[in-house]
Amino acid sequence: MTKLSVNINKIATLRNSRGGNVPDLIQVAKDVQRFGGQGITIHPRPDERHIKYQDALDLKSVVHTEYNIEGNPIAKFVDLVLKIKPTQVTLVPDAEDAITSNAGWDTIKHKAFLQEVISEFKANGIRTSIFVDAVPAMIEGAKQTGTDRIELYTEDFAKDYAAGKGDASVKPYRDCAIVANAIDLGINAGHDLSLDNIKYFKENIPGLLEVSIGHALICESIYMGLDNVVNMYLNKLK
Ligand SMILES: CC(=O)[C@@H](O)[C@H](O)COP(=O)(O)O
Ligand SMILES: NCC(=O)COP(=O)(O)O
Repeated sequence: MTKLSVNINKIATLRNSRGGNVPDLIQVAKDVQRFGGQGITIHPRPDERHIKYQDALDLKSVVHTEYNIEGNPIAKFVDLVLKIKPTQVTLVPDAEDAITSNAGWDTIKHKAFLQEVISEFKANGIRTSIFVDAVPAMIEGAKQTGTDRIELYTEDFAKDYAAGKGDASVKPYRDCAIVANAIDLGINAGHDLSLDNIKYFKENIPGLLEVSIGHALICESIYMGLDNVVNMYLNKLK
């Protein structure tokens, strides 16, 4: 089974655009779970342009499914995650000024650093995942860091699938999933997944445990409603 974790960054972006509390991020997190969402993902960035550090703390008591916090493990982020102790932390090597995540870890170059932060999170009972490109050497490198899972960075898949490339769009990801399964690394995936591409991705990735989806899911909900859209994803992930 593949779990759906809904990334609510975009709800915070909309709220922040007016400075008040509409839409109410906490209520949306409650509603996503009531509608069947199996997790909540947030990706607080150092400039707090969408999720604020206080949001991350406030969500702790309302997320009764899986709470996944993503981000670059700078000191401020590590402190926040250790304070909250979510279900999972996903480490993403994004620059402070990145518009959105745009690369996976070089798990070979940053092995020692990743080993250090991952061991601290795991010692605190937090499952770890690291964001990686679909490159087999990076999956093997991830195993050496001690992480529980990887998150496959799916932007290239989404672009290639939309361009009609069919099997070529998913093949690098399937190859990496086969490697990950063989070395007992759990597999998550995310970035630019949508109602258009999720079923094809899921069907082609053996052992896909979880997807985190935000941008497309919130955009689709403008037309079709959040409850409806969450359930459309759940059907496609069965
Ligand atoms: C790691 C990943 O792909 C997502 O967390 C994405 O980075 C969402 O972040 P933004 O909402 O800031 O684009
Ligand atoms: N980890 C990926 C994520 O949380 C959502 O990415 P996107 O759907 O907003 O591209």
